[in-house]
Amino acid sequence: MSNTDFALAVEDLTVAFDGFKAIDSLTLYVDRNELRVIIGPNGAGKTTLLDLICGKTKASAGSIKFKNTELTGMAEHKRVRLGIGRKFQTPSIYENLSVFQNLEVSYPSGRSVLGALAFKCTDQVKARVQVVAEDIGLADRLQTEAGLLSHGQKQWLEIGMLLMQEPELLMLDEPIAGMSSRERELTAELLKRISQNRAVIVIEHDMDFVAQIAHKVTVMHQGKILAEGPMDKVQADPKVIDVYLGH
Ligand SMILES: Nc1ncnc2c1ncn2[C@@H]1O[C@H](COP(=O)(O)OP(=O)(O)OP(=O)(O)O)[C@@H](O)[C@H]1O
Repeated sequence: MSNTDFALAVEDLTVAFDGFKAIDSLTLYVDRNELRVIIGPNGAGKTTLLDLICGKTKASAGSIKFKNTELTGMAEHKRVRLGIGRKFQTPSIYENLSVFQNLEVSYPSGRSVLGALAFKCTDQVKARVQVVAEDIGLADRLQTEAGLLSHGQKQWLEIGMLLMQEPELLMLDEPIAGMSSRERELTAELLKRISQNRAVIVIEHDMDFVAQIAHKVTVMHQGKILAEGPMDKVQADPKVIDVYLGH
């Protein structure tokens, strides 16, 4: 039985590639307004799990419900429209456009008739760009060409482009890779801020960063969940130390 209060309910999810189960009967629930971090050794299935949730990969069996709507079998763009945003490791911003323009083009126009009408209301778009730019710490860079931003700022801009669509579930794969320590601190603050009104799932290897941001940690191993709970409990779990943290 699913609990309909969860933002995301994944139940008995399995995907097999040529008989190899990269995700193996996995069950996971994420609350609304929760920041969940997924950790685990290379090949544990973390990225594949996010691929299944966003629709990049098709499940072999099991269920993925978002706000109680079944996602398996639904096309990727429809999942985006339902409110699922996914950020990959390499930023896919428009380098030749300004920060403002990057955010502006990300304003959802086709989500609904109302959305299409709203697109014509440029004041509304501008207001949304301003809110998001402040959220991602780029409000004083709106006219800067995106290609001139630092690596960290590019990552934040891409998060901002996703935020323009007001996703209710945002998934990020190793968001601090390649960032300076100051950029990491700012990213931790950003993620904490944006998880106040949406569910956020982050895949991360940096344990200090995980400890800073996670409400709850899920440890994956061989396509299954090895442990789940608050960071201190997970870190002290001998099974987790054995397969991941001890290495
Ligand atoms: N499209 C695919 N075809 C075949 N095998 C795949 C495919 N995608 C993933 N796999 C396999 O599934 C397993 C899980 O991979 P996945 O990338 O999800 O792990 P991960 O936990 O994200 O690892 P990392 O921390 O290295 O990113 C790996 O053994 C991988 O080789």
